[in-house]
Amino acid sequence: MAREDEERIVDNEEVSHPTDVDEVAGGRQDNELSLPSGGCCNPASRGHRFLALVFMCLLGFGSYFCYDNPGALQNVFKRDLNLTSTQFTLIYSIYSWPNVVLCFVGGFLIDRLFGIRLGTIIYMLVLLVGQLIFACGGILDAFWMMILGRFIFGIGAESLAVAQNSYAVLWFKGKELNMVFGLQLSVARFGSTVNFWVMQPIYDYVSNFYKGHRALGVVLLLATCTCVMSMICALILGWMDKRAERILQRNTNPAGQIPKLTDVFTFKPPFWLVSIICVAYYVAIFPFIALGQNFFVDRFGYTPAQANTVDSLVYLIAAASSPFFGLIIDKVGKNVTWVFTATLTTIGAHALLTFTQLTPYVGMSIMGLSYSMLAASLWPLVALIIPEYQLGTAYGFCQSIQNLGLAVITILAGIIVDHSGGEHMWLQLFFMGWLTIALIATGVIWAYNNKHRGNLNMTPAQRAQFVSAELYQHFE
Ligand SMILES: C[C@H](NC(=O)[C@@H](N)CCCCN)C(=O)O
Repeated sequence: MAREDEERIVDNEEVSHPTDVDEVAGGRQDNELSLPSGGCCNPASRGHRFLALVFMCLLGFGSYFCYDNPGALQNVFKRDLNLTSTQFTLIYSIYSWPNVVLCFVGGFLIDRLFGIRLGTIIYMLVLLVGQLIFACGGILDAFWMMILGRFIFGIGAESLAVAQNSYAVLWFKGKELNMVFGLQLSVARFGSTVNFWVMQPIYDYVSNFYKGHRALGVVLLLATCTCVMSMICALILGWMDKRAERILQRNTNPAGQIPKLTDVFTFKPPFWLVSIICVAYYVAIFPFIALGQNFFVDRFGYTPAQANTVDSLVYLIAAASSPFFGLIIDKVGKNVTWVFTATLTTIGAHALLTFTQLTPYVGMSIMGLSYSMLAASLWPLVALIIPEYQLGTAYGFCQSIQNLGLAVITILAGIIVDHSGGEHMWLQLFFMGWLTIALIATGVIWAYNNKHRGNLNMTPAQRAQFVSAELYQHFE
């Protein structure tokens, strides 16, 4: 490839790799560049980025698939391991509690010590080991071992999600970032949904050869294969990223700043508001779905199987619609408006389910669409607020307080149900209250962003102008 062509590829915003201010200002000028020819092998090409995206998305598949294994085999767990409901819920809460702190530390370690590549591989390994211990606990009928496995799995899974977000920003910031977040969520939620479809039939098949807790342990061991597949993706992606960094001479921290845990105190108000939305929105979705089976049985007279089908609709619709919302948001920008709309329509969905006799399929479909709209517009906002060298810390912090919210609210939700004599109205009002907090926080971001002429609710064209203006100031 001629030298001029090589330089054109690197200088062209359309085809070059990361395009934020630091990148352009930082590392690339005057460098000797040797880009390999051939579309897909060239890390600056769109084809190459989309190949990396396939591995980025599959990173989360194993984690989401295995996270919901107990939910898909709830009756089997209780019967084969002789568990009470409280012991069963411990399998889920032991996942969240350590992450109230560890996810933040995990994100920081990506910024400060491991880097994204090594961090991803380490967290993937922790997750894999956790799932293996969980499965062995099943085979040996050792509940304590299963809880230990789930604890380790949780540490790996949430920090892996931080690494996955950081990879997305590194490869797609200023390009198709919202679509990439949507696609990642889509594959992840497809993982949860496939888990609900296949785990029971696999258990029934394995029961021909093993019985009771052994059969359960073997099925969990088979589920571990999805984590092995994700591990292979982490290794391939790590290799691709190292190669891209070398060829593009990428530098995400040109000023050589050293991230510190205390950096979080210097983050601007919109980041705190995004964190509040992250808690207030997700506590009205995940715990609602976790406790959804009883809601649909009591309120709509469904059988448990029918209730499960309608309950899992949110994830199924999110799996299908997230990339489309991402694509649209990439085209029109205005992330804050999308977050506001998603929160408002989620309140509407809860209201339909609570106050009307309309089939719950309508409310749950609206909730699925709203959830995917929110995920595709909210998480990319963090990358617009926080510099790249602190992104692990920032995403880690958001997920830490999200885990705190989920751990506490799931318990509170259980208490509300117990004290309202099976009447779900109060719990629904509780969820709608949290969504109202998310709505107010979004309004405050909008006002703050307007006042400070920020880029959070701009169109892509306005954002490009905004970046050039900042770059101009940078060199002035
Ligand atoms: C995108 C968002 N991610 C999260 O909520 C993270 N805490 C990762 C969850 C991992 C699954 N156990 C989402 O899933 O909507």
